[in-house]
Amino acid sequence: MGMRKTLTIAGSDSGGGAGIQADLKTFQERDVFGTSVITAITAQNTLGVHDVYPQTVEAVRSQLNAVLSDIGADSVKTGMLFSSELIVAVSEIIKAYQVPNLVIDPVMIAKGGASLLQKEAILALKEKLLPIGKVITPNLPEASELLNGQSIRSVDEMEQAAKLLHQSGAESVLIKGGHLEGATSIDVLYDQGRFYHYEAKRIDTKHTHGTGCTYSACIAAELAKGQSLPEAVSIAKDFITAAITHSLSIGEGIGPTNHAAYRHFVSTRI
Ligand SMILES: Nc1ncnc2c1ncn2[C@@H]1O[C@H](COP(=O)(O)OP(=O)(O)OP(=O)(O)O)[C@@H](O)[C@H]1O
Ligand SMILES: Cc1ncc(CO)c(N)n1
Repeated sequence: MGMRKTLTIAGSDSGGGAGIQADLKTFQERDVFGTSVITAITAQNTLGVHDVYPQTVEAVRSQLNAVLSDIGADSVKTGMLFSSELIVAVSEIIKAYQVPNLVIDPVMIAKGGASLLQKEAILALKEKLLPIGKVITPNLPEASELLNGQSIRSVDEMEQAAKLLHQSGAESVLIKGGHLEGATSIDVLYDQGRFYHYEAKRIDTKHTHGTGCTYSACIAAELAKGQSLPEAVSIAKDFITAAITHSLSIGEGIGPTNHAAYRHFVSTRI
């Protein structure tokens, strides 16, 4: 069998640490063939987002059709989708091609505070994309936003929130605990009626630009290779923990994670 293929549908990060760039680097590290559909161009560095240039619906549709009509995909991840019109177009085409293993990273706000998803697009995300996804991977603020502002402050509340998001249409839900405090960083997966916890030592670093993108890209790559979802998340947790442990002091602000760390260093997962 040929090489497995993973498609990322996301925004470009000129700074190279997040978005399309993080995804393609991760796909390369995990031995899948990466393709990309660019939804928006961001002028961005480690200090923040300078500008956002969303692509037209036509440009996004055309890229999707070009990739899926010829190359196809064994999995797909979505990152920055920016507007409800782009979400609707992406959902329709993924459905039409019956692309399997959709990982939805509901990117909303960059670490510096810039908006990567228009407020009114959250409804389209919930109604159009969520029901066709294999898993959605919100961080804590994103999970709260998807649950109409409900606060999530503990692992127990992460479990409740994951179940609620499943009830609102997501097949499986992975809530990331990067934004909680404590000696460890715990993610909670709700899959097929069961909870799984993924725990790693909290690393004391400011260089965490692109953690969420890298994590969801790795999950998508592992699903493309045939791993079960709990196993794909386990590998991705090791991958992101190594990438944060060896993150890079590049630029003056929040530096990127090190996508090559997993193959160079032993993991520090608990
Ligand atoms: N300081 C840290 N030490 C260890 N693991 C971390 C740390 N910060 C985040 N993580 C882990 O990184 C992964 C991504 O989680 P995070 O909550 O940072 O995503 P995110 O906020 O969506 O990222 P992004 O800002 O790129 O969108 C999770 O597995 C989380 O537990
Ligand atoms: C393009 C892009 N996607 C996602 C994120 C979130 O980390 C970012 N900063 N930039």
